[in-house]
Amino acid sequence: MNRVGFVGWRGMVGSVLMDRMRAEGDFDLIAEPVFFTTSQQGEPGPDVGRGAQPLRDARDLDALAAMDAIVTCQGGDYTSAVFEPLRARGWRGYWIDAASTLRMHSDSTIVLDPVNLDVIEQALADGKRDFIGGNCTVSLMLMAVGELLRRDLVEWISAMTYQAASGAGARNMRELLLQMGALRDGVAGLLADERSSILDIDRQVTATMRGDDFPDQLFTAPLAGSLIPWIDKQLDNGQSREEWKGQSETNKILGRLDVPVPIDGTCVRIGAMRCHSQGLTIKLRQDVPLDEIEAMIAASNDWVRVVPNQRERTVAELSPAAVTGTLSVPVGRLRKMNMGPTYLSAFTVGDQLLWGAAEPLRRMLRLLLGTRRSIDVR
Ligand SMILES: NC(=O)C1=CN([C@@H]2O[C@H](COP(=O)(O)OP(=O)(O)OC[C@H]3O[C@@H](n4cnc5c(N)ncnc54)[C@H](OP(=O)(O)O)[C@@H]3O)[C@@H](O)[C@H]2O)C=CC1
Ligand SMILES: N[C@@H](CC(=O)OP(=O)(O)O)C(=O)O
Repeated sequence: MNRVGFVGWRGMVGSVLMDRMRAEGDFDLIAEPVFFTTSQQGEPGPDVGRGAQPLRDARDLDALAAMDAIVTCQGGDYTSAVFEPLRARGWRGYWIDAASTLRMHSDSTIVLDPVNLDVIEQALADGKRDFIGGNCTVSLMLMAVGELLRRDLVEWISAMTYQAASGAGARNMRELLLQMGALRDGVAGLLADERSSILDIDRQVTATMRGDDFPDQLFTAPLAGSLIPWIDKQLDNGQSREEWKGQSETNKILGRLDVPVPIDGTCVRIGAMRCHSQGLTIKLRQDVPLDEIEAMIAASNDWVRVVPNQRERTVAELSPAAVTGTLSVPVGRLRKMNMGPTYLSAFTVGDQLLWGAAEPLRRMLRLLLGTRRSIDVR
């Protein structure tokens, strides 16, 4: 018998998780899936093959404590409000969470099983019960080049990111499209006239972007036709919090916080919908031949795909437009740099709602359901 509670299942990350769980038949393995809400108690929940049940209150600790595992995509505020009180009353179930709140806690494990199944299995053997999804940019980088880190071939990495609007939330994705529409609408007449001056068009686009009624309430700056080189909070050392996660989460995922590999760079929001891209400069410890590097990466998991460093293949296969909505993590532009044979350049793209958020959680739950370790913890 196992009861799994789902919180945040109708949000953006949660919906992607539900789709993937349905596609993989995961609900067939759960004796009793229970759906919670913070706002719609009593309304019918989703039908995952056993009829819709009324939604339960996600703040009802008694109801939560009856679960063997809880999967939450509800966000950090919810985790902060509920997790400690639930544990404080002795609940010993598995907590699987998309939010960043608990990632760096000593008791928690950041899950990305194609890269750190050994770390996850050790944590399970040690009786750990808090399994947290990693930051999307970090998880996608590790799906692409984690094997080089696992083999201890890397001295440091500089990651310059190009992050999609979805990372800021569903409403921000809508705002990006509103911005795109406003820019286009502002020059509709000029665009229709093939003889109009491109500089007149550009002047009008700039005026629209800088206008008081440009829809940038959420991003607080134009994103369409522009970019924003800051993601998440400001830290005292000059990094953004998103940049800080690069080194801290990567090394925790790999289980090497004692001798961390330095990782840093600038995280930038761009006008893509849901794929994060990153340009990586990887300083290798030794001169590993490029064909060996490509072979190691290609064999490291079932989703990474090495794109040959050729113009046509790169343009066709290594972009948010090509990757969005898929589990594929292409990595290309692999070449040694002018700085020397230990400097490797790479570019990678991944869907930040799939491998960046929902998929590692789904697979962690599946791991628990698949093992006969007995998920029944009450
Ligand atoms: N966005 C991302 O890229 C990533 C997000 N995360 C984590 O996941 C958390 C959730 O993110 P995200 O999925 O973007 O959050 P959403 O804002 O899409 O959803 C969060 C909750 O909002 C409530 N809600 C209110 N109105 C609606 C509506 N109209 N449609 C759907 N849900 C609604 C739902 O809770 P209820 O049913 O209780 O009302 C829902 O579970 C984040 O806080 C973050 O911690 C992690 C990695 C990436
Ligand atoms: N910060 C990420 C999205 C996210 O939710 O990250 P985290 O799970 O680390 O808070 C972005 O903006 O692209």
